[in-house]
Amino acid sequence: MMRLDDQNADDIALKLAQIALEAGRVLREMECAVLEKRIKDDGSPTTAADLAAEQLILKRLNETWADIPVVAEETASTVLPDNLFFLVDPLDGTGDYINGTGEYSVNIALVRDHRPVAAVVSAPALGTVWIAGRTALVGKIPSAAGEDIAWSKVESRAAPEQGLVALVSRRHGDETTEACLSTLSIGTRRMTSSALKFCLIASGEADIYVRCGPTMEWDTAAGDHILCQAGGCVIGPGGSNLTYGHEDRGYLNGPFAALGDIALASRLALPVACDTTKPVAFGR
Ligand SMILES: Nc1ncnc2c1ncn2[C@@H]1O[C@H](COP(=O)(O)O)[C@@H](OP(=O)(O)O)[C@H]1O
Ligand SMILES: [Mg+2]
Repeated sequence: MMRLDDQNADDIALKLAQIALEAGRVLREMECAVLEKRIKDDGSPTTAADLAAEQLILKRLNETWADIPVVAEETASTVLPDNLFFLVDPLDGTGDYINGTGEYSVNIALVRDHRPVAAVVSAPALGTVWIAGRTALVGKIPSAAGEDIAWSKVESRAAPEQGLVALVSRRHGDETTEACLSTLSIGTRRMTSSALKFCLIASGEADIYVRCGPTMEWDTAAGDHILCQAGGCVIGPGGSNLTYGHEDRGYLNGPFAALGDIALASRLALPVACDTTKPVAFGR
């Protein structure tokens, strides 16, 4: 069993990357298969690929950390979180996986005292993986299993005075998010699916991602940690950090903003609750 403390958060993140890359290879192999999708209660799809990737991640996490509960998207109702637990989205952006845009990710976060402490977000089809323990790093996914990754540090950028780059979901928009964005000097809007949005901000390629519509804790925990360790932040209403492990509210997040530059926080006014009005349709 690998030791779990703040001193080795970077080693934990490296181990999580190995697991996410293996799950990513399963997803890539299943990409071309004709997958039957099932629509879940929240309206989002799930497939055999989600389940296969999740089974593999659960097995690998159990081999290294048998005592730590894992709350994973497809089996969340069967496990209770603890003071220390893993949050897993085996396939974030299932709609994009099915539609072949390649904008999907494998997200794994280790959460301690309601906050992530080590994480991976891997984008198998785009060939890029981000991790963070204490330091946020990015690497190219090797073509063969077991090859070394040349990691480099990522840092978010200072927000430009004008022309912020905003990332918006390709599939889930809402009126409140649009109203929030309209108060800022957005120069470019870029549609991106999954937790990649956090990672692109962490890498300094974009400035802001506001989400006032519903998301789940496994959609955000890993990206939240990577962005925070890269110098940015993810805040909820009132400017507080998001917290994780809320089984009592079905792991639903509230509204949040992911920012590359913490200074942007004072320019934002997030609503206290998620917008569940009819989705704004763009890029569907
Ligand atoms: N009504 C809803 N309730 C809860 N989560 C929702 C939701 N609609 C979308 N989501 C979440 O938004 C994620 C996709 O985000 P994005 O639109 O940024 O790509 C989905 O991830 P999955 O694809 O893992 O199910 C899903 O968890
Ligand atoms: Mg997801």
